[in-house]
Amino acid sequence: MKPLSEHVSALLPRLQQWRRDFHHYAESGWLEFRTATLVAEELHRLGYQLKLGRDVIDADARMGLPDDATLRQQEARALQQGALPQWISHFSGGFCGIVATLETGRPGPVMGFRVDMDALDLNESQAADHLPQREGFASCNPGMMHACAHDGHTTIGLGLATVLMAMKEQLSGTIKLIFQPAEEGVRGAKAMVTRGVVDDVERFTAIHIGTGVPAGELVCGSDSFLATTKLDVHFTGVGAHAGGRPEEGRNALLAAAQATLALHGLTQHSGGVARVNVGVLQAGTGRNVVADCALLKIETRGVTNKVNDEVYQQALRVIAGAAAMYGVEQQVSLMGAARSCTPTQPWVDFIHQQADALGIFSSVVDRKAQAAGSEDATCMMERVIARGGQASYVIFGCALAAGHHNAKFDFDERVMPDAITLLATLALNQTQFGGA
Ligand SMILES: O=C(O)C[C@H](NC(=O)Cc1c[nH]c2ccccc12)C(=O)O
Repeated sequence: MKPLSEHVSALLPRLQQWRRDFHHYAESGWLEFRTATLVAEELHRLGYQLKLGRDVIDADARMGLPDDATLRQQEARALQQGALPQWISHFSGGFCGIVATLETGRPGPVMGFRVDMDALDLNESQAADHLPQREGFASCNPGMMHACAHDGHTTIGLGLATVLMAMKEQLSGTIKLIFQPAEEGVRGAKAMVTRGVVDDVERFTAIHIGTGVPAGELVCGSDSFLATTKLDVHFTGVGAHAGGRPEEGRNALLAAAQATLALHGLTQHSGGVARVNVGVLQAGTGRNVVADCALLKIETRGVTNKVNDEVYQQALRVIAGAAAMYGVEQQVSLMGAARSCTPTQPWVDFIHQQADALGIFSSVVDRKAQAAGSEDATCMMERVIARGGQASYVIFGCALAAGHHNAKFDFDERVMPDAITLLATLALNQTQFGGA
């Protein structure tokens, strides 16, 4: 019988091909049409039972969905870029989720692994010293870039699927591989949870590459998630001749600008870390027109759900106040939300022990105090834990060319085989898990 390490070594060239292909054709949240069809084809070819699209995504629980025109346009774009027509109908309209199941036929628990597939709304650097540019796999989609390593996560999911299928005689129980859309903006997980995707999962593991953790280090139970709320605000004013009748206008641009500055001042909280970011401000239509429209894309975050909720409520007051100052209307839309969550210690202990035994990581720790992000995998974790299951969030440290969400982000691809090795080991050795 071939050992795991040989299965993983044999995969190396394909891991790089997959990762660079997904990177080149980066697709933002809910628009992962090409990526999802290729993932579905590969999982189907491997022999997994597939549940796709509406069977794993609750239409009404989707948050921050792009408008219909964008969905249609991006689906056409994906087909031009090699999305597989035989799979696209499942994902059409913003349903790019996949759950692949392997029933081993032997008794044992249901293990769930979650990876995400979406890119960020960001233009990739065109600088010659940016490796994806130099090696010809930088994003060809304007405004979409894999700057948070989800191209790597999707690849790890496919690599894991490949080795687990090859070693299925040594597995017991059920393996569920979850490929999630729209993690950025914390929009996608809830729709999968509402559809029941993790309801039968007893041991759940979500992953991330990088996040500032050094190469070779493994964080077995990351718990530094900020609770977060994402909102869009549309200000509607009244246009007017900027020279002749400015007093007849109601300036939406000034309301948005005023709100932006005040929002960034809301980060004082005795409960701990609080954050506000206005990531997008669009306003106005012409130089000599009092701006009658403005859009803000905003997020609040907090170290606890309570801190985030309080910052969010304060943000709503600031927005209403700024609108009142200029006599404009404001409309707030909720675009995404995620809570903080703590992994279950027995599962963290098991991951720690398995990682130590593997000996491929230079350092293995339970958790790490670090600059935190948010994650909607917490929504899946929460559900699994509420139903009595085990859940954790594992971070694979690796060298980065630049920070996450930066136009020059890139990660050292050598992290991918190590991640697959650990996750496959958790599945292969799950009978050693002592339980809670
Ligand atoms: O809120 C979001 O949109 C999700 C997004 N998620 C991540 O970036 C993943 C992530 C989780 N923890 C960390 C820590 C550092 C970088 C990235 C992360 C974020 O925090 O902006």
